[in-house]
Amino acid sequence: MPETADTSSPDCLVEQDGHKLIVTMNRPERRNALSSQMLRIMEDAWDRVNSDPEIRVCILTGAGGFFCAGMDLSTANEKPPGDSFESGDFDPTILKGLLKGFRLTKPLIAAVEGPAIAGGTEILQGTDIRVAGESAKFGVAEARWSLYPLGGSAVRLPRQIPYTVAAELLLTGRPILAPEAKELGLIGHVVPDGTALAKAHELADMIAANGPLAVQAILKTMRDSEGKHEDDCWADDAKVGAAVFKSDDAKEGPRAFLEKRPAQFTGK
Ligand SMILES: C[C@H](/C=C/C(=O)SCCNC(=O)CCNC(=O)[C@H](O)C(C)(C)COP(=O)(O)OP(=O)(O)OC[C@H]1O[C@@H](n2cnc3c(N)ncnc32)[C@H](O)[C@@H]1OP(=O)(O)O)[C@H]1CC[C@H]2[C@@H]3CCC4=CC(=O)CC[C@]4(C)[C@H]3CC[C@]12C
Repeated sequence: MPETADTSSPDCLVEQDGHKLIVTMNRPERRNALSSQMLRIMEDAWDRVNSDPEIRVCILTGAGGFFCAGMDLSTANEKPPGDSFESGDFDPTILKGLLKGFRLTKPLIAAVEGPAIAGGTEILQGTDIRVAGESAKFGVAEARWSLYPLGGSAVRLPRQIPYTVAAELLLTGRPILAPEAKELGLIGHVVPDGTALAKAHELADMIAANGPLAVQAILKTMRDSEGKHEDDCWADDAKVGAAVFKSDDAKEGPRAFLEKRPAQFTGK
């Protein structure tokens, strides 16, 4: 993948704002098409989210009014990814940046403007809460170019939206606009163009103000119980819940309510 030569403008920007980490895909001239530099920076950002207790929530967005146009097709034309599979050079750890085979332990909110095509819609499926401007465009276009959605969509999309619609989107590569994506439940909010990031911050602030142990425990149970029978989930649910109830924060929450003041959670 070509890297941006100007190191003062990396392919992905990472900034912390209080308890929030904001990750911005940053190749607007290529509609934020993925580069290996971008994917490696994202990988580091995900590790930072999971390991830094100060970070309670993360936002993924794109620069310039675009989310992500997927794999860089100009690079793929010059150096077909298939060659690296054949030569054995393929390094599957690159897929961690796309949140494939790796999940954050803190909530991740997608703020989408413009195109989120192929790899763009693939990474979206690794996020928890999704906000989009009304003209945002989604799609899993890989089959149109005789490529495979290696970002995980053949597995994830049928689990996240109705089977027949997932099959249609994956097999036709047909793009959909934000209102249809909301109707399908692929995204949760459609907002006026240009305001997706502001809405994502609003939701992130609400999450960051909550008890971090409770938030992370809820997310853990949501993830761990995916696809399991309910009866096989209650033992872990009880264990994870008990750990939250035993925390100092679980005493601070009710106390703050009674004292009519905002809670001061410490994550302990
Ligand atoms: C499998 C995983 C994902 C695959 C894919 O994503 S396939 C890519 C599919 N993408 C598309 O189909 C989108 C194409 N673009 C469009 O449809 C439109 O451009 C748009 C709707 C996005 C925007 O339309 P617009 O009218 O606003 O703007 P335009 O005028 O069209 O565009 C403006 C400007 O931007 C350029 N542009 C747009 N999109 C792209 C693009 N995708 N690539 C390059 N350039 C783009 C356009 O040309 C214009 O430029 P201009 O100069 O002005 O003409 C893969 C995801 C990651 C892969 C791994 C990556 C790392 C690896 C490296 C290896 O060596 C081995 C393999 C691998 C691990 C690799 C494996 C596969 C992935 C996991």
